[in-house]
Amino acid sequence: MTTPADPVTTTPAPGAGAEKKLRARFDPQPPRTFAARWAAMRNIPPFLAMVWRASPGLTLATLVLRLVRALLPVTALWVGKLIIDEVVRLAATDGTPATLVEWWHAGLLNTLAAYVVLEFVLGIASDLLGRLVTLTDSLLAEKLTIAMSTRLMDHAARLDLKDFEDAEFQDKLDRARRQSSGRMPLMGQLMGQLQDLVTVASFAGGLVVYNPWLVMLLIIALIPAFLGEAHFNARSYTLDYRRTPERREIDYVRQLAASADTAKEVKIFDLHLFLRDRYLSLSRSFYAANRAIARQRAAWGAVFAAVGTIGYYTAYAWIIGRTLTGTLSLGDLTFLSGSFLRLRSLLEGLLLSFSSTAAQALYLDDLFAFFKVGPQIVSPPNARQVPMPIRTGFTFRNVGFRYPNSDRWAVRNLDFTLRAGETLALVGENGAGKTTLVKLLARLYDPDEGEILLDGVDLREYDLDSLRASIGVIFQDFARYSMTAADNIAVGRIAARDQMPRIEAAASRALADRVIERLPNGYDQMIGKRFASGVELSGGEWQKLAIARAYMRDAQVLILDEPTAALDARSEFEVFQRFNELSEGRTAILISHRFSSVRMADRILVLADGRVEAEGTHEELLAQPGRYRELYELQAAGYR
Ligand SMILES: Nc1ncnc2c1ncn2[C@@H]1O[C@H](COP(=O)(O)OP(=O)(O)OP(=O)(O)O)[C@@H](O)[C@H]1O
Repeated sequence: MTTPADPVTTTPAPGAGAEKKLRARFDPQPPRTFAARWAAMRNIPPFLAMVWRASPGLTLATLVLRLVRALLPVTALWVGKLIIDEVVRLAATDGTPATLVEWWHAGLLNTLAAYVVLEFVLGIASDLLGRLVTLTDSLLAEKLTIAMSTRLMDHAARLDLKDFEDAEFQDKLDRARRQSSGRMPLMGQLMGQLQDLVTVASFAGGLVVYNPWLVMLLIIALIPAFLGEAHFNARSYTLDYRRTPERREIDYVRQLAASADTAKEVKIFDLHLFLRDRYLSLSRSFYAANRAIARQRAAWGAVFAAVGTIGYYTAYAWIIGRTLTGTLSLGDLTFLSGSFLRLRSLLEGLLLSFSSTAAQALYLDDLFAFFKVGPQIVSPPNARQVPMPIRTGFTFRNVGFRYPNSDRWAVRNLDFTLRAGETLALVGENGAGKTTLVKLLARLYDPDEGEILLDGVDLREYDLDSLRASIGVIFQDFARYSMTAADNIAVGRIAARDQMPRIEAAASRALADRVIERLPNGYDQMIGKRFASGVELSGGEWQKLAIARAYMRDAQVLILDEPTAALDARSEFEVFQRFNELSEGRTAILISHRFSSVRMADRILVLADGRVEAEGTHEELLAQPGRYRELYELQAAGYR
């Protein structure tokens, strides 16, 4: 079959709305209004629920410990007041003995001694509780990090490949990833706030008994500082949010400049200074923006702190006046001024930490927003299982697909059948759409136009897990896992990780056994240079391991998407010959630029500009003028 190879069109696809939807799912706008920023506090209850789920026991322990600890300061201060009043009373008593020993024997010191012992016990208890709180908090934080990270990994695994190729999604993922480990201070902060609130209530209760206005004065004096902090926190967040793409670029450039993967090219091309300059220019603009906010925050912070100090000294003057006029005792003076001082710093800390909590809650928005993004490629309800064996095969009917955020059709008007049991080779120049076709077949993407049928039924009606289990694909950009040789093969069917004979058989089919024989620790050898004792492989050796993954699977449909490019001519020939033998009776696709391999297939599709330009056997295609013959002759000429 031949179709005219007209240029790929740039007309908008009917699926263009999908892109808009995709953007809407990611909502790249930070919350703008003050109210919207505070609305982020709604994230606190689900966050606390996550803390609770991470470890109910530790959460309960830290809450109880903090509650007890919260009441200690006011108790200690009150006991201090009692001690002073008792000392003043004793000092003013007439006819007391001359020495302390006589005081003691006369029983005059009993009350005072009891107070002092109590104060001592309270001091020890506070210290002990403080340490216990630190311990439970740190254990809880670790449990929470583990719980959040696994949830993040689980969720990411459910999402579509399309999502991972979208820059905005990557920003969101980046922010979410940072949140999963970066929000630990929030937990301690929330618990601390709860504790401080109880302490504040206890101090305020004491003060209210003497004069309610004292507490009001304090609160009013602290409000400007609170609003100021809230404002600057929100500005920092907005800056951070808007700059996620740049921050990712900074991270990327920093990694490029100092990573094992790129070290070779950085040296050969002398990229160091280029990367360093790029890093510096990006981080300088960050620094300038952060400095502007930090300076304003410091200046306004000083003004607001002064307001708070004025409030404090006004109240202090009142207390001193009342003591001089005799309305308050010396013990009262100590208790009130102590309460006042503590209350001021507590309230100040609390209000500031409330505003920082609101800021952190904004960051949580990112985490929860990420969790809300759902996959679009899913199994339908009552999904069908893939037939065993597949009877007729896969039929592409007028299939068109564009990658997200791209105007170009990667494939369009794609019409062909992959018959059950045949080996089909795909050939075509770079960018012709070969890999895209395979991704559509494995439902890594759904077509924007047309449909793909499996045994006459739309692929979307099948159970996704059953479909993926039926297909074994090795892509040209297969992953290189820094794991053992055995695990690098076992990833093809991770459930069979413990079945060594199966791993060895897969290795031998892919010619990987010869690679593994030469490794110092054989199948247990750590591969890659990332970890100690790792051994690096050549490009072709890596490919043999990757191909073995396909044989681990025992899938009905086998697809090799050019993973042999780095193999030497003999290895590639052997690999494909084995592939041909092993795919006997199975449905298989192989993509290669080498005609010596391609010619082994039962049928060959020639792709150009995202559509099928010609199809036939090697001999049939050579017999007619066209791209296949042209490419074949170009390659053959190269060998003459
Ligand atoms: N993830 C992607 N996002 C956007 N566009 C893509 C993506 N992958 C491929 N494309 C585009 O889709 C078109 C088809 O690419 P595809 O990878 O299917 O080609 P191919 O025939 O496999 O090429 P090659 O021989 O170089 O492997 C190309 O124009 C490419 O630029």
